[in-house]
This record gives sequence, structure tokens and C-alpha cells, in this order.
Amino acid sequence: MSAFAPDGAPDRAALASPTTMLTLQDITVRFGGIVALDSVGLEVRPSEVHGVIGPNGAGKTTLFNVACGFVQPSSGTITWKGEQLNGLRPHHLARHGIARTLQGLGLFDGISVLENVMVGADRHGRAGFWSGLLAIPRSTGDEKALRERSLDVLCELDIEGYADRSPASLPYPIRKRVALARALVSEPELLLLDEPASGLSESEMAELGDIILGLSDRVSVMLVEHHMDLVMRVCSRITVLDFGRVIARGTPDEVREDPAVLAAYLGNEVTHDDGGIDDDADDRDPNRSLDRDDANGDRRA
Ligand SMILES: Nc1ncnc2c1ncn2[C@@H]1O[C@H](COP(=O)(O)OP(=O)(O)OP(=O)(O)O)[C@@H](O)[C@H]1O
Repeated sequence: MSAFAPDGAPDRAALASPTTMLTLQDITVRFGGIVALDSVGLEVRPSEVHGVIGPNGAGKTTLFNVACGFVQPSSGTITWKGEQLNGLRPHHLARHGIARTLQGLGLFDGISVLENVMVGADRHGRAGFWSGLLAIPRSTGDEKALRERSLDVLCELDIEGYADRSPASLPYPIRKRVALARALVSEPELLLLDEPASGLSESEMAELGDIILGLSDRVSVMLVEHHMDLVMRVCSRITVLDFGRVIARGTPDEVREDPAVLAAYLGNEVTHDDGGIDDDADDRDPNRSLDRDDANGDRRA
């Protein structure tokens, strides 16, 4: 069931449905005179990995930031499990069972990897890690459980060997896993991932794909990502943006063959022999980054 009728009007029954976790509806974002998002809709269902793709400047990061509460939409609604969230802010996410990783990993270099992961768990800890650091007595049992859970997540991501290290001493791909572990330790129902594959090698990206697929039986994922091979492999559904608008949504196969999507990614020049979208379409288009200025010209409200 979709929350969006074919004409783009809201489908109230679908919105209220427990089959939808996160619904972004008619989201418009203006930065000064620029319309970064224009009536964008997206729904993330339980246990699905939902991809958000689009060329440079399409509005992906802005949409991610709306879902995180970093950016307040000019209009539109955010609904979480049937409840409308007004004035969502980043520090509200944990209480709703939503976690995120960002492109800037935001790890604390002055504490260990394990402690960084423990910081992510405020949703469950009664007294919390920081009060543990301050030696508030009631937190002792909580902190032990939290430490064990954090170690379990490090084991799951195969980085338990780095638990006592400072993040600053670790290679970037390991730091990325630490950031993911910190998001997962709160046992979120929805994980928001912003370009998790950036800076990873092909093999590291394949491992990341395995991790994301392994998570999808217990957490829904909204994945903003440039690397098309990863998106096509792990996502059950994809929303495609261009110039701040949704130009396609559907399964990877549907999106891959959508003429509007192919055109947005520069058409046949950057498609594979099988008609698929090239993984590095943006990289091969020296003019694409210039399109942002062009796009802004078209987007002025
Ligand atoms: N803070 C801001 N102030 C003004 N304009 C902005 C701001 N953030 C984004 N924009 C504009 O909004 C549009 C969408 O940008 P956004 O970063 O969301 O796109 P994107 O799809 O994430 O791009 P990329 O793939 O290059 O990261 C662009 O035209 C961008 O220039």
C-alpha cells in the first residue's frame, strides 16, 4: 500500500496504516529563494531498505536532513508510525527509536571505540553513559548491560578487536563501522544512513551491503547513497529525486529501467549494456556539478 495516490494526493488510509514506519509527505524546503525540495513524498515500510538517489544537487541530503530534524520543511508533514511529528529535532530521534549515521562521522577521539558506541545508547540506559562517567551509583547495572550490548554490536560488525582503541588511530572504513555501531546500539526501529559507502573500496562496499542486508530483518533503513551497485543490491524500493522533485519510485528493476531516471543520469552515455544505471554516473559527468547552479536558476521560488 502506498501513502501516495497516483495524482500525488495523500492517501489517508495508507498513512494511518501500521505498514508504514516513516512517511514524509509533500515536503517542500526553501533556502532563501532556492526550492531545494518541491512537494516530495517518501514512505519507509517495516524491514525495508529504502534508497534515495538522484544526481548532484537533486535534494537527497536536504531530504535526509528533514528526516533527521536538521532542516525544518517550509511545508509538509513527517509521520512516524501513524503519529505526526511536529517540529522534529535531531535530539528527538532517539526517543522515537530512530538512529542515524552522518557523512561526518562525529566520533569522539578522546574516548575509546567502546565508549563511543556506549554514547549511542541513551534510549535504553536508565542513567546513561555520561552519568556513568560521573559515577552516579544507580547507573552501575545499566552501564554493565550497556557495555555488553555495545561489545555485542562491535562483534556483529566484526570490529570488537578495536574496542579499546581511540577512533583517531583507526582507518576510515573502521571508523565508519564504529559510527554504525553507535547508531545500532540503541536498537533503533529506523536507521537513517547518509552516504555510508563514501570512501570505501569495492570490497568494503560489498561487506557494507552484507551488513545492511543482515540488519533489514530487524530495522527499517533509509539509505541516501551515490553508489548505484550498492543501492540496487540492498534496497527493496527506491525514490529518485532530480531538481528537488520525485521523478520515479519503485523497485530497483523498475527504477533502473525508468526513462526519466535514465535521462536524469545523462541517458545512454552512462548506462551499462544491460540498460542499468552507471555506478559512477556523477563522476563521469564533468558538467553535473555545474548543473547545481543551473538548477538553482530553475528553482527560484
Ligand atoms: N543550506 C543551503 N542553502 C542554500 N541552498 C542549499 C543549501 N543546502 C542545499 N542547498 C541547495 O539545495 C539543492 C539540493 O541540495 P542537496 O545537497 O540536498 O542535494 P544532493 O542531492 O544531496 O546533492 P549531492 O549529491 O551533490 O550531495 C541544491 O541546489 C543546493 O545548492
